[in-house]
Amino acid sequence: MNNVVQIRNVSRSYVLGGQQVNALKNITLDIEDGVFIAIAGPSGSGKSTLLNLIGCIDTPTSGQILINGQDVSGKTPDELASLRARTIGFIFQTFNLLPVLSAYENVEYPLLQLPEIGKEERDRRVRYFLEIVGLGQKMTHRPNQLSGGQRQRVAIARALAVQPAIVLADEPTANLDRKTGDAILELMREINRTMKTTFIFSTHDKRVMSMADRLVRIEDGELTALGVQKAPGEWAYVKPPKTASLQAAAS
Ligand SMILES: Nc1ncnc2c1ncn2[C@@H]1O[C@H](COP(=O)(O)OP(=O)(O)OP(=O)(O)O)[C@@H](O)[C@H]1O
Repeated sequence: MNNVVQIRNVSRSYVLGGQQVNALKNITLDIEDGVFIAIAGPSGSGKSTLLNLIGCIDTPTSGQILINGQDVSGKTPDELASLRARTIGFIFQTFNLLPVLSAYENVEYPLLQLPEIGKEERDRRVRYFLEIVGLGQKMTHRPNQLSGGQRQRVAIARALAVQPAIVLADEPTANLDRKTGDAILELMREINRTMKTTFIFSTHDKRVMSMADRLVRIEDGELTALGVQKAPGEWAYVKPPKTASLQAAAS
């Protein structure tokens, strides 16, 4: 399997009020194409920072990140925006839909940024992905006319519409009740299996972690464990070596 994400000795620090916060400390990690991987850790451990770096929303203080084999460190902001628009879909815990747009228009929105996709193909994709998430009958509804679970389904359709290699989801079920959250995770998992899209999601919920086939544990900005779920409930863990690879745990 190819590694869709390669992270090499990545650190990210912030300076806030004259104090340096080391949010990520020398992280090395490969993520294989097609996995359903959870980034787990307590609040403030660095999960969102790591997702933002993989999503090219933020850049490392030091180290190197490759997305689909492309080194993102030397890229201009325009090049990064282009890579992001075509390669990465985002799902947020607060859904982040545009309130004045319908479900259809929200899913269409990222496609309007891609001039190579014509009107017909755009329409086909919007309808196709809204059907996949079970909202074929709600295309004209605005976010405030939808339930939380339905809003997150729109966000999933929007993330998938560009047919990205990677979907990044920052605590995608945090604002949903348990039953709805489970249904959203099942849906993401099903899409991961059928479309082979890599899903990378953060969580601090044990039940959400149990749905993953790979687990990266972060504590205080450091990788502390890498896990592979070999059979339901059966995890194999490795302590991350300096050049960690999930393939080591998988083999
Ligand atoms: N823009 C910023 N400026 C200063 N410090 C920041 C910034 N963003 C994050 N941090 C700090 O970096 C550390 C990691 O934050 P991060 O948001 O990645 O954690 P997290 O694991 O996602 O937490 P949570 O589960 O609460 O969302 C924290 O100590 C946080 O305060």
